[in-house]
Amino acid sequence: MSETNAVLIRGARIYGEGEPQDVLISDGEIREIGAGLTAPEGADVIDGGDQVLLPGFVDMHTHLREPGREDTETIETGSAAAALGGFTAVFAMANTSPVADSVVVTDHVWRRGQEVGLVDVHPVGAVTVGLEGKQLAEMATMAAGVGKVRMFSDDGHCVYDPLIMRRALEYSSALGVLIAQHAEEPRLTVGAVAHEGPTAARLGLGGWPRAAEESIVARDALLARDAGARVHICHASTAGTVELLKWARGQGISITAEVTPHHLLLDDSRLETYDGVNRVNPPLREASDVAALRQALADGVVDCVATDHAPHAEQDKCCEFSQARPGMLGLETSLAIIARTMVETGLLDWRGVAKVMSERPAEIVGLPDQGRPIAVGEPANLTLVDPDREWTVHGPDLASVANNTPYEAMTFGARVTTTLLRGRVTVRDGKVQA
Ligand SMILES: NC(=O)N[C@@H](CC(=O)O)C(=O)O
Ligand SMILES: [Zn+2]
Ligand SMILES: [Zn+2]
Repeated sequence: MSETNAVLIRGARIYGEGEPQDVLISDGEIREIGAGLTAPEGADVIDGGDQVLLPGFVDMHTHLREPGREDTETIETGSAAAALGGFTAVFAMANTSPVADSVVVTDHVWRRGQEVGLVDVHPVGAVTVGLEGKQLAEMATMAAGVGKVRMFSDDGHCVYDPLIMRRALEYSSALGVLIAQHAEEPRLTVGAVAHEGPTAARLGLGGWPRAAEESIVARDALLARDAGARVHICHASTAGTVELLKWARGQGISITAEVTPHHLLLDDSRLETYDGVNRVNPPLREASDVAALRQALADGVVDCVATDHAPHAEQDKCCEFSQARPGMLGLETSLAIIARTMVETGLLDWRGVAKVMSERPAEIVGLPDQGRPIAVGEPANLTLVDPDREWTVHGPDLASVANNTPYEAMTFGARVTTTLLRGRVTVRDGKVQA
């Protein structure tokens, strides 16, 4: 075994617990953990600086815009943003142009991600042809491709027709894949650009009621029950969705859900400025929803964090609020937001962060080499987090092509410094390693 690819992380606190340890890595795996390990000849030594060592993060929900909108993000720039955010695997949603409803597109996304080599970019396949909700896409063909699609979603659109959704769930359980639903009853969101409530009413913005989300969550829980299938809820945003998830679990229904960092930090009071950067689907809700979502993530009712990283061009964001495209950047800022909303509040410790940002998402989508314990013999997909690093977000400094971060000029207290993908250092001291 050659020692030249060895990496020694010196002095990191594993899961933020106990005394600092050294972690020796070679050939993609963790070889040894202990205090005062000797670095093999030629090893790359990383100063752990008493930082928190976590399993590499897994994002079930990103938009990388390739193919079709490379003016806002590419697989290369999105991979850099992901690695800087501490991710070792991301799932790229199917609402590209052309839509990822065929194996040609899904295999391209996988291959391009492997070529870039900073993070595993797993393609999400569309549930229906063209995301139109009418006809099931060829899920089996996409699942059998080199990109091995294991999650399907029409995200951006809801699979609104209950009969199509029912068939998709039946088909998915036969294939052993996951359907992820963008829960939005479209008849209830015509003209909707903001959360339906006092703020939208005062600002004169079309309201998106909570029931538009919750009615689909309830419906899909029942459809999953009858199909004996699993269903995953994208970007849960309301206190009512939390209650429905509890109810469905109590019935033994296989339902999982994610929450975005922005729905854990921001609420609709942000809309006062009419700045299009705050427009997102589902919309920023009320403070009471934010509190319920934080508690649900802490309790495991909501399973995991997913960024819903959604780059958009300046001309599509810096315009009248109701004309702005929905979506916000999320990959590079997610750990900082989770530290602020969940760790600094005492709702989760770092082991809990490992669970919601790495272990649970890897389990839900079925990635055998991600979200693994930090232990000898395990794949070296790792993230080093400095829990006391102040930094201020500035859009142009982010790796994404687009700049639509809602956190512009905000200061946070934690930051990812180093990321390793199968033992290869992809980010070091906050910089992408070519
Ligand atoms: N979240 C958003 O507001 N936008 C997403 C689509 C989606 O996640 O629904 C996008 O593709 O821009
Ligand atoms: Zn969505
Ligand atoms: Zn999305």
